[in-house]
Amino acid sequence: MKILIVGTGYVGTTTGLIFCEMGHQVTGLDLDDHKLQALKAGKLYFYEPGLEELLSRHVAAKNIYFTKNTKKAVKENDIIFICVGTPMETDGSANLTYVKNVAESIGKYMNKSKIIVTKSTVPVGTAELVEKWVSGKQATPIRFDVVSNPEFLREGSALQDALNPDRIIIGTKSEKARKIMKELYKDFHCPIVITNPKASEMIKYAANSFLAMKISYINELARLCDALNINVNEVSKGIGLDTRIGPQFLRAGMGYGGSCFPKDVNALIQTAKEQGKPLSILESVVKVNEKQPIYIIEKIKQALGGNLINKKIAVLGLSFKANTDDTRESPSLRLIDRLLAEQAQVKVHDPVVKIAARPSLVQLQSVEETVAGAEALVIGTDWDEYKVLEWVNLKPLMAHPYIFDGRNMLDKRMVTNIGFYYEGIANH
Ligand SMILES: NC(=O)C1=CN([C@@H]2O[C@H](COP(=O)(O)OP(=O)(O)OC[C@H]3O[C@@H](n4cnc5c(N)ncnc54)[C@H](O)[C@@H]3O)[C@@H](O)[C@H]2O)C=CC1
Ligand SMILES: O=C(O)[C@H]1O[C@H](OP(=O)(O)OP(=O)(O)OC[C@H]2O[C@@H](n3ccc(=O)[nH]c3=O)[C@H](O)[C@@H]2O)[C@H](O)[C@@H](O)[C@@H]1O
Repeated sequence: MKILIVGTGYVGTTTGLIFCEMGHQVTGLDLDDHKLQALKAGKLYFYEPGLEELLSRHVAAKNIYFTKNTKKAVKENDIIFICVGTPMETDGSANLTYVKNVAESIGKYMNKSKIIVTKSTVPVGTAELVEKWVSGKQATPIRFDVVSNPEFLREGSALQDALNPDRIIIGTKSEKARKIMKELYKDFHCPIVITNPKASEMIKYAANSFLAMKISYINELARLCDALNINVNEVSKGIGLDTRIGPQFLRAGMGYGGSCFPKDVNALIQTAKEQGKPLSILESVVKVNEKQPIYIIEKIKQALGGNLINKKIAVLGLSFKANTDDTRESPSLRLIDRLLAEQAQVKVHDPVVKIAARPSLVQLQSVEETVAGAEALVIGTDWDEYKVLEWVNLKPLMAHPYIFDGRNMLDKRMVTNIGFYYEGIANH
């Protein structure tokens, strides 16, 4: 089957390569010359473990080719996956401009029957809008079928997640599209849920919001555990062993970030408001999340005598989590903004992310340079390499041996034995 992927970001590139692996011919369409130039050369323009090897192999074998020619790409392909961004509007709702542009282009250029699949995360009712946008641009009516097929991969483990999904959701009203989609996913060994487009769109938001809820729950509980001198990691372990609860997404930290949880939780809250059915649980999830970086700032202030004016703070890690260079809605960046607002002098390090210097903010190449002279060190991202640092050699470089572990990733006993003062998020 000839597959067109529209939007070659994290989702589009990964999806396209997965279909190459399944033996299909794939076209990747994007409008961004910089991204296309890299992808055509078999180079990934973002950091995602394992993906570049697959990309270079399939580019070399001509199983995938990249283009910005929308007209030709639409005409030549049978199944079109929409994988463009759906960023957050100021009111929290999802911006569908990119999806609409793609749908209208498909309508304008389609010359024969197509299956149009939305992989982007889109609000309930978007499949109906896509139908309207496509048919609104058709010069003569040509049959097409719309499918909602949300994606559940995580950045940092995109390939593994996309190759081994827990489930595949297919939402369509069309019998023909249902058959084609099932055929397309026939080599996947996971349950396939066939439903209508609205339920499919809701499943995606409900899943992300539920995971965000688990994180905010454990983070708020961690504050109580801190007050009661309880190790929240032990609580997570203890409750996570109950199969009804499960162990995942119960790591307390600086709150959830990334390009999806903050955006998707807010979009669902907005949908609920529009329907007059507010989701008060999710509203609390957002409030708890916003407070979490401030919680660690308060701990630093307390240790450093009440304020951060001209205090030298080192922050290790900038991405929203380990194994990605994505800094969208990164809790670490939120923490840094707050440190700067409180007039601290901040030095930062990250293994892959580069950020521009600002007054009172400088990025350094090595951890040693970053922590030199620091009065406190914050772990902002849980990169594995920070776990195995020679902490014993770092301590003498610092002005005060204070560690604030925003990710509860360090071995508390190990660093305190070296002589560090250590505070995590209820990591007692
Ligand atoms: N990043 C992730 O881990 C996941 C993202 N999603 C959802 O998937 C969607 C895409 O996310 P990302 O891949 O992160 O987005 P992204 O922002 O990395 O990539 C989107 C791409 O679409 C391109 N684009 C925009 N308009 C276009 C057009 N008219 N024609 C061709 N290309 C166009 C952009 O140039 C960009 O390269 C979003 O709705 C997101 O919520 C879902 C699951 C996981
Ligand atoms: O819709 C999406 O885009 C994707 O959003 C998330 O994936 P992702 O944002 O890549 O990252 P996660 O691993 O889910 O982490 C999100 C945030 O939560 C934080 N987190 C995660 C787990 C945890 O226990 N505690 C915690 O604070 C992470 O550090 C990170 O900031 C979902 O896990 C994916 O299933 C989904 O497809």
